[in-house]
Formats: sequence, structure tokens, C-alpha cells
Amino acid sequence: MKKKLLIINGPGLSDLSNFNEFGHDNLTLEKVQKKCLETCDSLGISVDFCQTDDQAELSNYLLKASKEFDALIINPAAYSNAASLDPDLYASNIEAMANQKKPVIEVHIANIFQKGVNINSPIKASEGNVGFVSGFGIHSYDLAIRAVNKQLSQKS
Ligand SMILES: O=C1C[C@@](O)(C(=O)O)C[C@@H](O)[C@@H]1O
Repeated sequence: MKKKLLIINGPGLSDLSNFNEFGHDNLTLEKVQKKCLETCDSLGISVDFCQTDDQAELSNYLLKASKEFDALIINPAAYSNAASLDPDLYASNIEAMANQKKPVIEVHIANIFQKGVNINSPIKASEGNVGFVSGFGIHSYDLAIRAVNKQLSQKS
């Protein structure tokens, strides 16, 4: 049976035009989605790709991830530094995945540690299997999918 991957995109990511100034020209979420679907297809992974600006919806997706999916890739976007996000809610769902040894990768289009980028901090989880890819534009997602695929194939 095909492994199931959920890719969640957080608030603001429906419009990627502000990435032009970081050299990721003309990037759109549709292009990112297309690339992800192609990569998953070539690796034999089934994928759901979603975006939300709403915290409640995001936590529903996270709950779904740990119950119904084998792996999660998440771009938390503004939530990685927003004071409004409940960090326990976020961390507990991520850890629910990690506790089941399901790979989780946080991705960012931009390098969030780059000078001039607002201060962000990556997911903090106590379990292993949580990775991080940042700064490679559309390729951040591609790299994350390939890493997830490796981890999933080592498990089976
Ligand atoms: O919304 C975003 C996008 C982002 O997550 C990225 O993909 O590069 C980086 C964050 O700093 C920013 O708040």
C-alpha cells in the first residue's frame, strides 16, 4: 500500500509574491503544489497538500496527520514566530507523530536564519524523526519529500 504524506502550509502562504526579494522569483503555492505532487508521484507516495490561515484548522490538520498519515511536512510560516500560536498545541501534535516514529519535517522557503529575516525558531520536539529544511525555495519541499521517502522505506 502507498505511504500517505500530508503537507501543511500555514498562514499567509497562499501568496508567495513577497519571496521575490529573496531571489525566489515568481514562486506561487500552485507551483509548489505541482512540484510536490510530481515528486510524490515519482516516488510512489500518496500526498495531500493543504494551506490554511486559521489556527483551529491547522490543529485539525495536525490531528489528522498523526491519525491518518505516515508522514508530515509542515511549513508553519508565521506560526513559527507568532505569539498567537499555542506552542503546547503545536508541539503536542508534532510529538504525537514523532512518538509513532512517523517522520516530520519542518520546511521554509526562505532561510529563516538569514540576516534581515524576522526572528523565527524551528519546531522543538523531544523525539527523533523531526527534521528541518530551510532556504532552498521550492526545493525545500522537494528535499523534504525525498528525505521522508528514505525514512519511510527504511521503516518497512
Ligand atoms: O511566512 C513565512 C514564510 C516562511 O515560513 C518560509 O517558508 O520561508 C518563513 C517565515 O519566516 C515567514 O514568517
